[in-house]
Amino acid sequence: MAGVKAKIAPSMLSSDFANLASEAERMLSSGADWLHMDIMVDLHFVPNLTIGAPVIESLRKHTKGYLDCHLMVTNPIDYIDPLSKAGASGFTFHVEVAKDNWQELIQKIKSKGMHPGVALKPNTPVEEVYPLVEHEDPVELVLVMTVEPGFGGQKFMPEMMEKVRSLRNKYPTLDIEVDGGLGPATIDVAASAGANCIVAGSSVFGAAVPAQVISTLRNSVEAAQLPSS
Ligand SMILES: O=C(CO)[C@H](O)[C@H](O)COP(=O)(O)O
Ligand SMILES: [Fe+2]
Repeated sequence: MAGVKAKIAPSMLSSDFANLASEAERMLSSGADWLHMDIMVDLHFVPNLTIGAPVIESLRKHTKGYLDCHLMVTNPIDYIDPLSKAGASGFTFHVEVAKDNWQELIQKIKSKGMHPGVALKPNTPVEEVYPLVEHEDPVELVLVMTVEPGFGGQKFMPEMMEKVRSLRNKYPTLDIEVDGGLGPATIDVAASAGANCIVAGSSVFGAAVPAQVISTLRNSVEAAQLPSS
């Protein structure tokens, strides 16, 4: 497998929202590459409310970290301007709500200086994202949901690894992110399938020493990329 950089992204969904700035700093100083921000704001795509552009804007004043935004909303186009102004780094929308306008979404996200990604829910076939990766103006990341979107702390779905393997076989240098139920007990199957961007909420924030979990996740991704002899 080609060497694609490991990026460990603690999901701030599991952080203490009342202390978001210090929680972000705690994760970065524990070795996190990215901060995964779950944007659930319309009570339509998922039945939960988390954070939106005003909170991203506040957090941006306290951190230079890469804010990897996962948009769990029905109309992602409405959030491109507000999130870019707020200081988002990555903007990952769901393919299920972008069937008619993904080209426009990618183009607008890039024009605002953000990195476009596409996410897919567990019941969505992986083939649906191929056109977005192969287009002349492509997404830079594919996020494979390994739980139903909406809440942290759910059980990892190993059957999603077939999607990760298919993506890695087709796209050796693509950033492939897995999200939901990742931790020391599940990382090896995800890493050996080819995932290199690892979102982990409850396993990192629930640990006595988050740096140890982050390091375990990174080591697994890097070990999976070593040539087998
Ligand atoms: O997108 C998400 C939920 O929709 C979260 O990023 C995800 O669930 C992370 O939490 P955990 O690691 O606890 O499963
Ligand atoms: Fe997420």
